[in-house]
Amino acid sequence: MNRNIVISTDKLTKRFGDFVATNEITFDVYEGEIFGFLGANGAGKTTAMRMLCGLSIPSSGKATIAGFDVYKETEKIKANIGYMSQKFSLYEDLTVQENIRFFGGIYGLSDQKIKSKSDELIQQLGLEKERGKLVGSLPLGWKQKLAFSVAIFHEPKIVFLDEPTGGVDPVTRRQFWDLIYDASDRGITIFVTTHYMDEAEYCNRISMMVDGYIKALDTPTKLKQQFSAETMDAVFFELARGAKRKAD
Ligand SMILES: Nc1ncnc2c1ncn2[C@@H]1O[C@H](COP(=O)(O)OP(=O)(O)OP(=O)(O)O)[C@@H](O)[C@H]1O
Repeated sequence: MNRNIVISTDKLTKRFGDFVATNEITFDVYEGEIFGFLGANGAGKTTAMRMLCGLSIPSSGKATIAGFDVYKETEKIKANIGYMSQKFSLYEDLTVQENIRFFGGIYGLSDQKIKSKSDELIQQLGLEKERGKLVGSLPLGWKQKLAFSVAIFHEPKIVFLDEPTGGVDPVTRRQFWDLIYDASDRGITIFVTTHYMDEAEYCNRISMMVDGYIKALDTPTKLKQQFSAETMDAVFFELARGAKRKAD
């Protein structure tokens, strides 16, 4: 694997008043790596991800994203990343084509580039017949694939995925992951949160957060060895069962 570091954090911390949501987290992520960011509800994943995307200023610690500083260069960070979440991704009342054009414009691509790339994308996803349909009318698994493709339309260095495949079955999730592997092969780094342990198995490395701390970080195989567990489910249970925080 390529060892260029694209995300680097050093004791990165976020406090809300006296409450420490993310506590001195330190890790590096490499170019093209698929990095799983796991943790129970309330562990601090979204808080950490918001800092890494330049959306929230840390309370202390350091971090660089694609070489840019999370305190001073948030606009440059935003230009070099893609983001997709289960909660917000595409506009349901725009067509497939309109969504692609809209997000291509936001990411600063020229009309010419948007046109050529959107034809390619629609063909790649097999959405030729759906091109003029409202996104709201598509099955959830298709929406997710389209949302992911739109998030990397501008070929960012890193794409952040916040529970991207919520609500779909393992087969559909596997198809979604084929797109993730393609993007990783092209050198795009994938930073993904998930509650599905089959997806955890697909990651190159995984970090496990508990109550604001990173409690473990390694490949799925090594984590299973470390915790004498057969499955990532069992590793997760072992780590998360002592968690004090609950979901909001
Ligand atoms: N703006 C805020 N003000 C105060 N507390 C906050 C704020 N945002 C998050 N928190 C708290 O920080 C903790 C971590 O929340 P966060 O959303 O980062 O967790 P998470 O790991 O993403 O959980 P989930 O899987 O449920 O999304 C929670 O206890 C939450 O209540």
